[in-house]
Amino acid sequence: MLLRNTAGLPSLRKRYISLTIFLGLFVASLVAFGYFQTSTIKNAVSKGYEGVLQEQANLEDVRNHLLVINKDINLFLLDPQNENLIKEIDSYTEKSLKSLNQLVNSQHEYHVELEDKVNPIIDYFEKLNREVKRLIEYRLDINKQYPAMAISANEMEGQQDEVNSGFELLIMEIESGSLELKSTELYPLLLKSQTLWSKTISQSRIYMANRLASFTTGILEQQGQSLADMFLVFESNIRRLKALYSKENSFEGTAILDSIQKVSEAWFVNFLEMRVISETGQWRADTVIMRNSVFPLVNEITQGCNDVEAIIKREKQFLDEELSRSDDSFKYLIYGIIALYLIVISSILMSMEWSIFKPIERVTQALRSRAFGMDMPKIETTETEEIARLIEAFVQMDEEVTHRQNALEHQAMHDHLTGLPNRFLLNQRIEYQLLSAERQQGSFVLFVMDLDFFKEINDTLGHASGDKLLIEASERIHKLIRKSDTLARLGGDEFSILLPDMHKLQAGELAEQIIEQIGQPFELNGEKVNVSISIGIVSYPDDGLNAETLLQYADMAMYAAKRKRIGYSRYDSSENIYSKERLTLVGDLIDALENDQFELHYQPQVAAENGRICGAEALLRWQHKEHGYVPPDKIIEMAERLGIIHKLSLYVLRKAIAECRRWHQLGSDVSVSVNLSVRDLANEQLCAKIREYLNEFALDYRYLTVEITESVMMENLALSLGQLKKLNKLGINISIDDFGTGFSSLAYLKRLPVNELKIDKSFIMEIDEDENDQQIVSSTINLGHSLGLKVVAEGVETQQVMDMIKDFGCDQIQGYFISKPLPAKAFRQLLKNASRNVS
Ligand SMILES: Nc1nc2c(ncn2[C@@H]2O[C@@H]3COP(=O)(O)O[C@H]4[C@@H](O)[C@H](n5cnc6c(=O)[nH]c(N)nc65)O[C@@H]4COP(=O)(O)O[C@H]3[C@H]2O)c(=O)[nH]1
Repeated sequence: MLLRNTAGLPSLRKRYISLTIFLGLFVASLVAFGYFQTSTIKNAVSKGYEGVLQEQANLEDVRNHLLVINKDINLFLLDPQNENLIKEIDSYTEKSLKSLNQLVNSQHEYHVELEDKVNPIIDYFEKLNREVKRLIEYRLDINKQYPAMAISANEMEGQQDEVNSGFELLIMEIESGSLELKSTELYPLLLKSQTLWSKTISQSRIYMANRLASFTTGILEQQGQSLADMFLVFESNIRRLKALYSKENSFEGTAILDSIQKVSEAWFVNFLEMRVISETGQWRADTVIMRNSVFPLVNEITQGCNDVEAIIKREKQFLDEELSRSDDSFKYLIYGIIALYLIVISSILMSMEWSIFKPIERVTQALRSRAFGMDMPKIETTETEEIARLIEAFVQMDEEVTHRQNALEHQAMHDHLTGLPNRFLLNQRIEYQLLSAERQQGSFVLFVMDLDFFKEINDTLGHASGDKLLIEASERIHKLIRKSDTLARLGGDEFSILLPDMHKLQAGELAEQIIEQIGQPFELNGEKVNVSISIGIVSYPDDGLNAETLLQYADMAMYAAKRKRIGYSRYDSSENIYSKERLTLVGDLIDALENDQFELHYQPQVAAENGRICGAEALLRWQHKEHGYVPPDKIIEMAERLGIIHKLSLYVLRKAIAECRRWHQLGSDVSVSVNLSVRDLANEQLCAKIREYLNEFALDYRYLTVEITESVMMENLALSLGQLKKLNKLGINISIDDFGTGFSSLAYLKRLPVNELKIDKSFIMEIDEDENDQQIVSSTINLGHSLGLKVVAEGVETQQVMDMIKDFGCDQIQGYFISKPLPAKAFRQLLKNASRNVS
């Protein structure tokens, strides 16, 4: 039994609800915290991203603007008159400065050290702006643009002219004859010097032209050097001329030469300066500005932009890292939650293992033991209230189920009315006996029994009386059997007894005892009722080797006993409708009917008052070529089963009517009785056919009597009644055959259209020895007469019986004492003899 301990046990459900709430809150707060943190960081990072993107855009603008400015400066150098370029440079410079100022003022959280890098760029841009303005100014002013040319134009041109004028004055003085030359060398030298000066000037112009034509500095240097050489020669010529003029009486010759020397030397200095400008890359001012200012500034700005870009990239990288850090944090938080969840789940599982699964496993094992029919082992539990309650419920259920199972098993195996084993249990016991008998080479006997006319008792006295009869009958039988025997109720009024270790031959004694005991009157509903029983007996192994066959054969034997009214009958394989012999009979029966192989024997009936033959019962005879005589009731049974009973009965009717007509032709006023099966009453053509035969053989209706067995008629009353009424209406006599074996009540008899009662021979044959039969027969005769019926006694075998029957007032007598059934010819002879005796 279960040991229960619920004191102070916490509820498992409450425990898990609390744990679930706690866990739920904890996990929810963790997730909320993680989500809040991550989203804050993500917001900031996304703002940072926006700022960084704006910075990138600004920087890109600056770069693009710088490219445009650079391009415009170059275009301007080629096309200085294009004012649009200047405007565009101004505009883009302004835009760049604006973008740069935006960069400086960028306020986002991740903005770092950008200011330090952007401010110099702004300075560079402002410087660049100034330099560009200067460039424009120089480019638009030719003198500033080309300084060498300015020297040439502004200084050297005048000096050249001055020198030329000097020479012209000196030559003119000589050629005008104002000066009488002492030296012959002077004038040619003067002319030569003038020419040399001209050449030098030309050379300087070629130099300038070459410079303008952008000749390489190598050529310029050669030309410059050549001009310098020429000027040295010129200088030496001037010095020689001065020496020569010092000896001449020239008015201004020496002074002019001094001037020429001085101006030419100044010219040469200018030339040298021009050379320096031309050959040292200072030829164009714009180039200088570009090289010295613009390009460096553009480079500085480009470099500055690169630096800024690097910072922005760093900012972006920082933001990426920040974002990834926040993602990582959230990821770790989720990992943490999962880990926590796993820990909690494992804890719950372990807890459930301890508090639920193990106790349930113990309960399961206990139930399994129970399922295998073992006792429920002790289940101790200290775990939880629910488990304790569960186990308690299981124990209760087990008790309930066991109780119900026992009841159901008993119900399933026993008959509820008598308490006897039922067919199912009987079958089990037969199976057991079969095994046991087979093992021990033993034998056993099986009875199948049926109370005769139980249905009628039930219908007449009511079901309560029927039940009482069944209970009492079963008790009477039970007292006669051994403890080892099994008395079972198969259903209705059918019983069976299994008799282990018994042979068929020994069983007769028990059957007789049962018949005798059941034959004792039963007290039902205040009335004494006589009941009989029919018993079929089979034995193992003689009659069958399995339960089904044995029961089936016992049943057949029982019906044979009932049919023959012999109380009990041992199974006879020749009566088995399914035996081989029986099957050949069935085939031959059909042939016999087709080929008119049946015969009718006629048993005379004599009038009790004078002993004259007044009728005869037609009885079917069939002599089988192999099996010999086949009893009529067996033929009828086979014909019924084969469905040819209608045909056979009409065959008998026609033959009997024809024979009766012959009797009449012989002068005997004798009627004929024909037995009809109950199934014939269902033949709709019966009346028409009888009428047809009677007409055919011109026999009056009153000479035909149809006999219908009482028990069969009673069992099928509804069916019988209509047909009997029709026959009766025709004027045909109707006789209740085997009267007394059925259970006709007076009330029924009144309703039936019958003319005759034929008392069954079982009451007649031993009437001289059995007072009971005497009483039955005498009261039946009285009853018949009181209903206006003719009463016939059959089975009269002796003189004593004959006398007794006559005394009781019976109308007609039939029996071996008068005559056995005779072939038609013999019967005719009997009739002839009888009429002869009378006459
Ligand atoms: N021990 C003894 N027996 C006597 C005596 N007097 C007559 N019997 C026998 O009792 C039976 C009387 O016929 P049942 O009661 O109608 O009983 C008949 C009847 O129910 C049935 N039967 C016979 N012929 C026909 C038939 O053509 N049609 C139908 N449906 N049934 C028939 O077969 C049953 C048996 O017929 P049977 O063997 O011919 O047996 C006949 C007859 O031979 C006697 O003094 N002592």
